[in-house]
Amino acid sequence: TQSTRPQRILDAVQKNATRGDPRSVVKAIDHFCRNKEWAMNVGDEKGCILDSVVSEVNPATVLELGTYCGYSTVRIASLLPPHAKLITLEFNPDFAAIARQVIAWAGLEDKVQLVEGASGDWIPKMKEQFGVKTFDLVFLDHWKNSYLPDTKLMEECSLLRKGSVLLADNVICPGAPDYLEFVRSSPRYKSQYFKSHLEYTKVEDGLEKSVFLG
Ligand SMILES: Oc1cc(-c2ccc(F)cc2)cc2cncnc12
Ligand SMILES: [Mg+2]
Repeated sequence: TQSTRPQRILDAVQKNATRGDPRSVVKAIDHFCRNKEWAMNVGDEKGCILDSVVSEVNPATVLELGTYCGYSTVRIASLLPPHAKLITLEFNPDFAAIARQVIAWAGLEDKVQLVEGASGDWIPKMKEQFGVKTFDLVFLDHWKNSYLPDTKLMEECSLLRKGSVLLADNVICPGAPDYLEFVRSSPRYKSQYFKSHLEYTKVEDGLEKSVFLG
């Protein structure tokens, strides 16, 4: 039977990465996607920027919107302090099934809660379902036209506190123009653009870091 690209990514992890070693999982996916098949992981160049923001924020609670195969989930979770929690939302059940196995291979299942479904449905349930008060860091990496409505929804659900950091992937390519305009012009956010490249390519892309001012 024909395998899917996420399945081939999982195979590459299970063949080339060491169980329980998150950095080897990240390296195996990057090697596969740079040399065999491009895939929409945040990648190593933007991944280093992600790592530096995670380390700076040192979050106790993280929300990731868009899991895909779990590449950024593993990058983030491997940098979290002992009792910190990462909740990652994935709409596509096939992606979620692969991501669970990638996260498990990295040995990070205790730090990660992968939830299947639509962000718009789950964001209002975060408090009651997962006992989350607010998120210290949110990584937006799902459908680009969901960035803005989901950000407004997180505000409405009081999931952001003074100092919460939003980090958005792909603000140039594929682009999230309405989101960029909003966070850059709103007095309630302090925004900063980190210029980089679309994963595994020379095409411009970047991450937008926006601190919620309360
Ligand atoms: O990082 C990403 C990149 C691309 C993408 C696809 C095709 C293309 F030509 C350029 C960029 C799509 C994404 C969807 N969700 C999350 N992240 C993504
Ligand atoms: Mg992305």
